Order: sequence, then structure tokens, then C-alpha cells
Amino acid sequence: MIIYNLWIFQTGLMLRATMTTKLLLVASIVCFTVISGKDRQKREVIGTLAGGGMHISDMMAQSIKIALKDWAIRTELEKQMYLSGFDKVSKGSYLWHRSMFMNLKEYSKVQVLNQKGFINLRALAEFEKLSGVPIHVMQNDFKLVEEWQKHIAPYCECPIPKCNPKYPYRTADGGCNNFHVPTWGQANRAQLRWLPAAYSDGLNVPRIHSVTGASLPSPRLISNVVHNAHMSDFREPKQSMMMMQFGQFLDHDFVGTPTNRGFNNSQIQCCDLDPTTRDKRGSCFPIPVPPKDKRFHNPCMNFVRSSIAPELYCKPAPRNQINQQSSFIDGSMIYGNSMKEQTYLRLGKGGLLKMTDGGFLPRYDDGDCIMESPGEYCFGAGDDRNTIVPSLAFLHIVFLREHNRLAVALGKINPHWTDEIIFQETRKIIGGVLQHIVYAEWLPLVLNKEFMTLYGLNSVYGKYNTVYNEKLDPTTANVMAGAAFRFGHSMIPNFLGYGAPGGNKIAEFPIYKTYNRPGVLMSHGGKGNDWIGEWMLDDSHAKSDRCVNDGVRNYLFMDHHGKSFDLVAVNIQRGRDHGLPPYNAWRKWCGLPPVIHFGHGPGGLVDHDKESIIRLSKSYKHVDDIDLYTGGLSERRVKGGLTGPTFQCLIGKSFANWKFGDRFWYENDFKLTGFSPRQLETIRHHKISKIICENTKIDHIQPDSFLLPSEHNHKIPCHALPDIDLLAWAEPSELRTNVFFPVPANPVPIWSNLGPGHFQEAYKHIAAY
Ligand code: HEM
Ligand SMILES: [Ca+2]
Repeated sequence: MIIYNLWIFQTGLMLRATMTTKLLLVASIVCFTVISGKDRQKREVIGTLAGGGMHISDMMAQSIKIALKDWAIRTELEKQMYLSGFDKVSKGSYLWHRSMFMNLKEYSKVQVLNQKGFINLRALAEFEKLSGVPIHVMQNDFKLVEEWQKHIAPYCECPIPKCNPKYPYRTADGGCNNFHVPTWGQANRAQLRWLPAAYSDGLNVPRIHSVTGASLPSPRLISNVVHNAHMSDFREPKQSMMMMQFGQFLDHDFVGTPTNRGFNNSQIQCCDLDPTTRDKRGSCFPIPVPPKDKRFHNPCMNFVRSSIAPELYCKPAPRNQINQQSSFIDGSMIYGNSMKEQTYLRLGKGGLLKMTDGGFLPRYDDGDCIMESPGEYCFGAGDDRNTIVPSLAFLHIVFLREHNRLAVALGKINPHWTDEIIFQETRKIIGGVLQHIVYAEWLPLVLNKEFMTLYGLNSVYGKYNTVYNEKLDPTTANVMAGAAFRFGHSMIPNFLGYGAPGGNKIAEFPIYKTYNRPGVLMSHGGKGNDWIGEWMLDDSHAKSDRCVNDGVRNYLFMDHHGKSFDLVAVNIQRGRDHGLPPYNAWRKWCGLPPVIHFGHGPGGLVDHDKESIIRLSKSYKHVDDIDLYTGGLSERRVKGGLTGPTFQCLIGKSFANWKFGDRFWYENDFKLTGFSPRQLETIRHHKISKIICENTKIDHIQPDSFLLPSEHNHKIPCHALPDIDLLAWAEPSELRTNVFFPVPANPVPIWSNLGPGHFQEAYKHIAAY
């Protein structure tokens, strides 16, 4: 190890040394005892370069030139594809829905990031070829990194926010939460890697080969063999559909990963393309469908790779994906992730959000929805996925109404407050309430008691719980978004329904007939929304296990031609697209024993049952090939939890980071940004059940709405639940204008204006840290 590090150091030095010293260093390298043949080879390459090849700085410049040229070629190809009409899909088709799935209001930012991400990656690949220095070696050589940063800066920097330490609220995009690294957790940044990425070329190309050298199995094949629910409809005996639905609502708070678009923001089609063009497009990674598949007859399922971002401070790194949401649990799916989105969603008076007369989300004409009757329209919210299923839109609607209910009341209590103050104070309360619901009501049903305690995730009552750790990076981890938290897909039912008070079902409809249909909620004079709510409270969600129901595994986004996707196959392919290391690597990371063979005894798949082991061994040639999504989802559940130990570890770590790494964590005793003891106490008693009650016509509810009604959780009249005590926010007259004297918000960086200055500043910053 010591020898290796020394070599890295010498490499760095040598690349910058004068000719004479270079020769000396080459000599010293030649005298080294080598640790492996591979390393010897690398050293010789460097030696040759140093002895008379191209200067390192020229190599870098040359690599960037090639990358820029390649970007131009690729843009031209995309333009040709667009003009030829090849990519054109009809509105409402399954392909259209998938491409519309992610947030597009700030698409120009994604384009900027993706372009820079491409140039960085392409240049790195070229540099690797020219210099023979592999990326992992380069990353560990601080001088090489520094040199690289200097060259690549103009093509990678993105504005770093300047923070105002006196600003009392969260910024719109989550930036400036951490004063040392203001981009931590900020929207439109690269996701976080806890383990180095696993790409087959070390940089960009997804894992496609087994460790045996054969091809990896097709994700659709794995989906059929391991995750097929065989139309069985096992239910979770104690938990309600609200539990599943809140999970998706929550994930749209901490992650939104955009996928690539073609020229002029068009869709990208990867099937029916000749392989050369497909490879040249760079965004295509279609899923092969095995022959004789019972559902899909086209041998190719479309799959477009996620958009990418350069790493912070231009660090050389393999391909990494973008998060369009702020990582924090801060209600960004309600309020949006930028000032632009917020402005769009706000009414501009009384601190209110835009809402229709019927209490629905505002109209958004560029949204992804299917209108079936006159008077329907697509919904706009802080996250564009809001209507993917009506049960998700129900929660968006309920929280929108709750915001406005609180804003109206706060305006009455503090009539001197401006629109801005009412809005920000209400947003702050909703953020605190959400965090409390997540950590006190939802998460304890996902993770077991021991784990909650071990990771410090339990909520505290009666006092502050100041836990902020400024050294902790709360950025959403790629592995959480790309695999672990998708465990929730196994809780999705085949049917959604309308319920009536008393637990009776009014109607049931296949989930695939509800995708993107706002009409399900707006129908029957708006009663559809309440009926969906009643049903969610009274029906159980699908069992959390290795199986995923056909409603999403075979019929995701099914259109009127009967065409659809397989969500499980997409999840597995997404893991490979994102370079997620396979299952075994994560087991080791979590401190769990790695799997050495397909047996169930020691060294085997000790956290799987026999049936799962058989299915895994039928799909994969080697245990080191197992994709994380498949290996994790098929684990036996831990006692008292909804997932196996590997997902529990990854989910638990994520929620710990969002708690301890959030300066605005609702329990922190921080004068400027926190709550008063009285405010904190009332937030801790504001349950999801009360929020549902106050914002629908539902008048009886079980207090724990993520659980089914039962002897210990029987329905009670809504008025029996305590309401939030907004008088805790009444501002004593002597404090008026002092406490809420409008402090200017953090300046919002301008994205179109990317000058070299940003990088210098960022670099100084990290050096100081
Ligand atoms: C209610 C029905 C649901 C549907 C129809 C649905 C559908 C989808 C789709 C189409 C994707 C994008 C897949 C890709 O292209 O990579 C996705 C991503 C995801 N889903 Fe779901 N989902 C549902 C519920 C849930 C639930 C209950 C959870 C968790 C408890 C969940 C967690 C996630 C996560 C974490 C992602 C990644 C998001 C991102 O990176 O932006 N989903 N889902
Ligand atoms: Ca967020």
C-alpha cells in the first residue's frame, strides 16, 4: 500500500517536473519493486511519457478539445434525428409519459449540467487514453487533480451560491444549508456517491458483463424470474395504502433524476435504431426483452440514460447523475426547487399558493396528463410527477390545502405580516410538520426499532434535540434513489379504489387506467379526491417483498395501443446506468457478510429464503453480478421492518444524513432558524391524520393513518384530534418589525452567466474547509 501511494505521489510530481528531474524520477521508478504486473505497466507508460512524450498539460488541453468536438458532433446528430422525425411520439403514448415523467420547468439547467458533464467525462476518457493514467489513480494524485481542475474549469463550473447567514428561512433550492459547502443538498447538483461508481470502462459505460466474462442477464429476464408476482395479491396485514403513497410523496421531496432529452427538448427513441447510431447517441441503453416474453413482443424496451452533472469543484470522477430536488426533507415537491418555480406556484398575496376554486392544484398546461372529460386539466406542483397516480395527487392536494389553511390563519393572527413572511413562515411550519411525520410516524414502520435507535432516528418529545453536524454531507445518495428506496415499488397494488365512510368500497379500477388521470380526483364534483382518500385509509398496501405487481411490472404507463413498460426492469437498468456497484459491494459497505456462493449456509445468501435463492441462481451466473435492486429487494425482511438488512442500512443512513446534516432540522435549538419550544411542541402533535381530516370531507379517521383501522387504532371523529396551535406563532407587538424585519434572501446565482470566477471562488472555499 505504501509503495503504491508513493508511486501515485511520484506520478504527480513527475508530470510537472523539468526534463532533468523527470529523468531522475523515471530512474527512481525503474528501481522500484513492483506490486503487480498491471501497476508495472502503468508506470512504464508514465515513464515513456515523461521521457519524451507530450507534456501533461498539453494532453489535458488536447483531451478537452476532442471532447468539445465530440459534443458538437453529438448535437448535430441529435438535430438530424429530430429533423428526420424518428423520435416523434404521440402525446399520451407510453413513451411520451416516460419522457415527461421528470421535472422540466428548469430543464435549461439540466441541459447546462448535462453538457458540462459530457465534456468532463469525454475529456477524462481521452486523457486516460493519452496518458495511460486511469481515473482512480488520477483521483488520488492531488497535483494531477489540481492541474486537471485548472484546465477543465471553464467547462465544468456551476454557480456557487453566496450565503447570507442572517437569512432565517430555507432557500428555494436548498443551497446555503451548509455554510462551508453551500451546494450540499442543493437542487441541480450531482448525487452523492458512498462507493466508487461501477462502470465497465471505469468512467461511463454501464456494467454489461458478468465477472465470468459472459453478458449480464437482461433486466427484463431478472424481473420475470425474481420479481414476478404471478398475479398474487399478498397484502401487508397492518399497514394502509396511505403508507405506500406517502413513501412516493416523500421520495419526490429528496430526489428527482432527469433523463436525457434530444434536440429541442424532444424525446429519445432507442429501439429500432441501427446499433452504430444508437451507440453514437450516447443516451441510449435499451433493455433487451428475452424471446417468448409473455407480455412484451418487441425485443427492445426503450431506456434513456439519466442526465449527468460534473462533480463539485471540477473533481475528476466517473459519470454521475443529477438531482433536481433539494435533498432535504423540506417540502420541495410542494414548493418547487427554485425561485422561478416558487414564483410560479405562489399566488402573490396572503402567503398563499395557487389553488383552484375547487381546492385543486393549479393548472399547468405543459404537464403530463390525460384529460378524459371537459373541465379537466393537468396539475402543477413543486414536482411534475404529481399525478402519476391519483393517490399521489391526493397528498399533493391535501398539503396544498394545508398550506393555504395555515397561511390564512397566520395572516389573521399576525395581520401586519406581508405575503412573503406569511409564505415563508407557513412553508417553515409545513417543513417541520413533514419532518415530524416522516421520522415519528412513517419511518418507524419501515425500519425496525433497534435500527431506529442505533442510527439516532427517533423523535424526541418535550425538549429540543439539537443534532446538527456541519461535517455531514446530506446530499441524496445515488444508491438510495437508484435502488434502495425503490423498495416501495413492491408495495404498489394492482387496483386503486374509491372508498366510502365506514370502509365500504364504491369502485375499483386497475392502476394502469389511472396513470396521469387528474379526472379520477376531479370527477363527481371533486368528490373523487375524498373517495381516493377514504380508500387509502381502509385498504392495505401490497406486501413489501421481492415481488412487484403487474400493474407496474407489466403495465406501467400503458397507452391505448396496449404498449407499456416494466418498472422493475427499468429499475435494474437504471442501477446499471447510474454505475451502482452490485449487491455484494453494498453488503460489505454495510458491514454485512459478503456472499460467496448461491447456497444458503455460511458464505451464501444468508439473508434470502430458499425460493429467492433458486430464482437468483437461475438468473445470475455469479453472486458478484447480482444487481443491488434485485439482491436487496429479495432479501428476507428484518424483524419489525419492511426491507432486508441491506436496504435497511442504506435507507437508515440516508435518513440519518437528512436529519443530522440539515441545519434547518425542526428540532434544532437555533434562535434564527428554529422553532420556539411552544411551536415545536405543537408541530410534534400535528399528525398526518389531522391534516387529511382538515383538508378533505373525511370526518372519521384512525389516528395512525399509515396503519389500518384496528382495535387500537379505531376511527374517531376528526374533531377529537388536536389541531396545530397557531397562536404559538402570534407575534407579541413589542417584537413586531424587529424579528420579522425583512432580511434579503440569499442571492440566487445566475445560471446562464458562467464565468471562470466562480470556479476560483469555489476552489478557495474548499481549500479553506
Ligand atoms: C404509486 C405508484 C408508483 C409508480 C407508478 C412509480 C413509478 C416510478 C417510475 C416510472 C420511476 C422512474 C423509473 C426510472 O426511469 O428510473 C420511479 C422512480 C422512483 N420511485 Fe417510484 N413509483 C411509485 C411508487 C413509489 C413508492 C411507493 C416509492 C417508495 C416508497 C417509490 C420510490 C421511487 C424512487 C426512489 C425512484 C427514483 C426517483 C428518482 O431518482 O427521481 N416509488 N417510480
Ligand atoms: Ca427536498
